[in-house]
Amino acid sequence: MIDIRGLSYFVAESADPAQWQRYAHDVLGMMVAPAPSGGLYVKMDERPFRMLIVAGGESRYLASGWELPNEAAFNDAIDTLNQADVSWRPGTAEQCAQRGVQALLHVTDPSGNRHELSWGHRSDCQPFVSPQGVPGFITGDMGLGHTVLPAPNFDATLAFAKDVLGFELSDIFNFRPDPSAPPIRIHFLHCRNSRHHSLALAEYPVPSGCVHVMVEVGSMTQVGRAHDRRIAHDVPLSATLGQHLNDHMTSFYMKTPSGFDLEYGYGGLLVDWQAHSAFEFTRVSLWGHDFSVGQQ
Ligand SMILES: Cc1ccc(O)c(O)c1CC[C@@H]1C(=O)CC[C@]2(C)C(=O)CC[C@@H]12
Ligand SMILES: [Fe+2]
Repeated sequence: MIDIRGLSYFVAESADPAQWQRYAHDVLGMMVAPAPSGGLYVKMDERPFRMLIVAGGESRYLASGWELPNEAAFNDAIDTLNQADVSWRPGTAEQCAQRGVQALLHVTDPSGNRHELSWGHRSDCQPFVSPQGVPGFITGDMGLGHTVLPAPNFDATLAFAKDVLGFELSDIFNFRPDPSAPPIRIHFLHCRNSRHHSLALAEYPVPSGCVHVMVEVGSMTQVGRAHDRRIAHDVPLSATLGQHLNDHMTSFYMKTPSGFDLEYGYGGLLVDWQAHSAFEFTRVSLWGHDFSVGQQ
C-alpha cells in the first residue's frame, strides 16, 4: 500500500500566469515567486511553494502532488504500481528540480487525472509573510488542503485511489440534483493525516480538470477578509458562505484563473481515524453554501 502523507502541491496551467500572480497575491493573500523552468511558485507556508503554475495554451488543473515520507516509501510505491500493473513514468531531472523533490513519478487514474508521487521536498524554511496580513494557512503535516477531482469513470477511479494509492473512505455524499435520476456519487477520502479528506472523487466530468482545491486559514476573520478581497478584485463567487456537514468546514468558493474553484475555509475537523466510522450524509451543509450563485 502506498503511504501518502498529504497533498504536497498541485500543478495548474494558465494561459496568463500573471493573472495567477495577482490572484494569489491580492485575493488569496499568498506569496508569489518565479519558479525554475519558467513557472510561478505560490507560497502559503514555510515551503517554497504549494501551487506550481506553468504557462500553457489552456487554463486547467494539471496534476496533484502527493507526498511520501521517504525513499523507502517511494520504492514501495513503485512496487505497488508494478504489482497492480499500473503504468507510471519517472519524473525528469528538470521536473524534480522545478518541484524541489528528491524523486518523482507520474501516474494517471482511470478518469484521466494526473497524480505525482514524490519524496524529500527541498525547503529553505523561509517564513510565510502574507502580503495581505493573513497570519498563516493550516498546512504542516496535513498537506496544503484538499482537492476534488472529476471521476466520470467512478468505480475504477475509486478502486485506483483506494487499492493502489492507499486512500481510505472518510464518508459518502450521493448528490441528487434530479430526484428522478440516479445520484451523482462523491466519495471523500483521507490519507495518513488527520485532515477529514485530502482527496474527493466526484462522478462527473469537469473541463478544467478539477472541481476545487480547498485551503484553510486559522480564523473566521480571515475567511471574511478573503471574501472582502474577492469582492474588491471582482473574482466570481461559486458558492456562498456555508458550513459543511461532514468536515464542519466554514467556507466560500470562488473561481481561480485556471477555471476550477477554490474553497477558502476555516475550522475543518481533525479526525482520529481509529475512532471514525464512515457514513453517508444527505445534505451538503449544515447551513449556507448556495452553489446556484456559480451557475449564473
Ligand atoms: C459536500 C462537501 C463536503 C465537504 C467539502 O469540502 C466539499 O467541498 C463539499 C462539496 C462538494 C461538491 C462540490 O465541490 C461541487 C459542487 C457540488 C457537487 C454541489 O453542487 C453540492 C456538493 C458540491
Ligand atoms: Fe471541499
